[in-house]
Amino acid sequence: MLVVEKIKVKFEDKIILNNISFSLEKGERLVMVGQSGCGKTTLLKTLAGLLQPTAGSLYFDGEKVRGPAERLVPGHDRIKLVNQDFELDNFHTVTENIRLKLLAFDDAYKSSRINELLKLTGLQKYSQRLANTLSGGQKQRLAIARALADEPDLLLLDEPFNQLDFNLRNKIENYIDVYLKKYNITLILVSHSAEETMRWGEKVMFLKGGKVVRTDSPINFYQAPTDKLEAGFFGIINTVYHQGGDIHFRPHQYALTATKNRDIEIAVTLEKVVFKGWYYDHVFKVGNRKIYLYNEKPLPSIQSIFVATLF
Ligand SMILES: Nc1ncnc2c1ncn2[C@@H]1O[C@H](COP(=O)(O)OP(=O)(O)OP(=O)(O)O)[C@@H](O)[C@H]1O
Repeated sequence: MLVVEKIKVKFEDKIILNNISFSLEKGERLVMVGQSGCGKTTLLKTLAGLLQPTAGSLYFDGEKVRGPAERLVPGHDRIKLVNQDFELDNFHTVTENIRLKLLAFDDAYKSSRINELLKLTGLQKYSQRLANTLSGGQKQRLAIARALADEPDLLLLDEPFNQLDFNLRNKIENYIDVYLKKYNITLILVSHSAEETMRWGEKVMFLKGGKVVRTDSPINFYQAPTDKLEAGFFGIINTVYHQGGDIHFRPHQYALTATKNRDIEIAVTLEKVVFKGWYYDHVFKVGNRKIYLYNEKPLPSIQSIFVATLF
């Protein structure tokens, strides 16, 4: 349904995206991750037809997606991007901002859809406010409402929930989840959060320096990272020095007695214990480094742990 072939983007002779190729079936979900500046937003804008690739092609349902140099009005009718600038109609009210995306529908549908989206995003009481008077989080919610009103076939979300509090975020995420499934909408989401990536990513694409270095499931990334960068993205990683090299393990990957003969014993000194809800986070010193160990209850006084190396 979406086919990306050797996309290259250059800004002032600097290669930002280098030979990006992948494809997605209708209804699939992909999360793009990678360090700041690796090209995620540039790729989303290119996929939305808002940025002209220097080389390569994009096809959506068998048709070529034309970039801004090939279209009078940049963009694509069935591909919608919620980016970090929100791109609202600043001098229109919240309601008008949503209504402008519903022009093709009759008045009864428009009203009920506007009410549904205002309720979902908790913006009812701001419905008559001008968009440029909203807070950052309110603007983000309005941008999401507009993208959903547009009824896209491919939804592109650039860190869409990063300004929302836990409850609202949960509610909006659940709604989008059901909505996408109901209409079999394809999703590409850019995220900096491991939790969000695991929540949304059937497939996760890791970008480094404008290249795709790995596409895999979240569980494979978590359990079998190829390096510290990948490991660190998906959660805390402990690193300790052992017999001439570094070994890595996650905060729950330890035992108080050796469980396998390849387990490595590490001497630890407790620094502090932090209550984190359903678990306790223990900070230990190992040489001049700190490590973190999770346990449901505070750990008894220990001087050593046993670990197996993660990669
Ligand atoms: N219009 C532009 N002109 C020149 N360089 C640009 C332009 N837009 C982006 N860049 C550069 O391209 C690189 C990739 O930027 P991009 O915004 O795609 O990264 P990102 O992975 O989304 O980063 P972040 O996670 O910080 O949002 C960066 O080095 C950025 O400075």
